[in-house]
Amino acid sequence: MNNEWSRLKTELPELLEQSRKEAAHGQVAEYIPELAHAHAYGLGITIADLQGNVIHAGEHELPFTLQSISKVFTLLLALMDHGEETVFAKVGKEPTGDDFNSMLKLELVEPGIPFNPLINAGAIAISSLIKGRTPQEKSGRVLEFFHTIAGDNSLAVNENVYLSEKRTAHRNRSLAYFLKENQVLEEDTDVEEVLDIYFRHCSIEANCAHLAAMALILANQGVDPATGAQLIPKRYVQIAKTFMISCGMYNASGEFAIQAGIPAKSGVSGGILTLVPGRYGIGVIGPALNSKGNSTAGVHLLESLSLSYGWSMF
Ligand SMILES: NC(=O)CC[C@H](N)C(=O)O
Repeated sequence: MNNEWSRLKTELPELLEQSRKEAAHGQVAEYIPELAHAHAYGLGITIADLQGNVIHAGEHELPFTLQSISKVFTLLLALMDHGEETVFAKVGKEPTGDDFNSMLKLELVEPGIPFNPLINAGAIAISSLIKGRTPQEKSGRVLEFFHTIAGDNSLAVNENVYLSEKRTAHRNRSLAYFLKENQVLEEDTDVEEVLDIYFRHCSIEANCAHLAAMALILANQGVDPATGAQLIPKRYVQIAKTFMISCGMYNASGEFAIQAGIPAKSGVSGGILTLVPGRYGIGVIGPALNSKGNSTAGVHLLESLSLSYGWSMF
């Protein structure tokens, strides 16, 4: 066991308790009614290394839905289904500087494709690219991909969150219809079907250990460290990690890149999936969010870890 790992083991609980206080500056997301029940002061973390060691602290067993974290993996699946040319005809490669659910630039900037695959509009466009003969088969393929990447076939959609989101997603619906108007969604696309795929993958329930396992595959260039199997082509992992740095923490990605300097993706349930390239996969949950939609305590914890262990890539 190396020095850093044993130091982490000792220091993690204390660092976590210091960061937990930051939850007081945040609020649990309520715009998806079912998310409002989350435990605002909960904070948990799992760190996994390439040798199969795992460290946990706090409420790491809290279940939560992946929300925007899932977008990294639907992007990867769409890339594996179609290749770069088709995917990047539908979504751009640039951060927006706007909120994750903004419609602003879709109308303002030609050619009217979403700026990147990690904002809602971009992820909805990506949902339309998932292969399958029926909507069920498409959602089934997405779930199977999560089973493989997380190494757990019991991952499933939280039906209450899914229905809650489906009932209240007026803005996502308008984004999707706008995308059809702009021909990002093809002429014969059933918009509700595409949205259903999107709502379902956002509602997949997981915990910190799942995020850490998924992140570890990205940290290891797409290779499952346990089996040596190349689960995702290296080039696509590189693309996903670059988007995580530039757009993964919404319009606070620049700040997080300066403070922590590691690829990360957050979701409105308060989860953050992050990694130290070539070393660790990390999952964090802390449901209270700041105004940008990122976990206040989670961001604080990752920034302090990165600072004290020198994890920044920059
Ligand atoms: N930022 C997020 O996690 C957004 C995902 C959420 N399902 C939504 O569509 O609004």
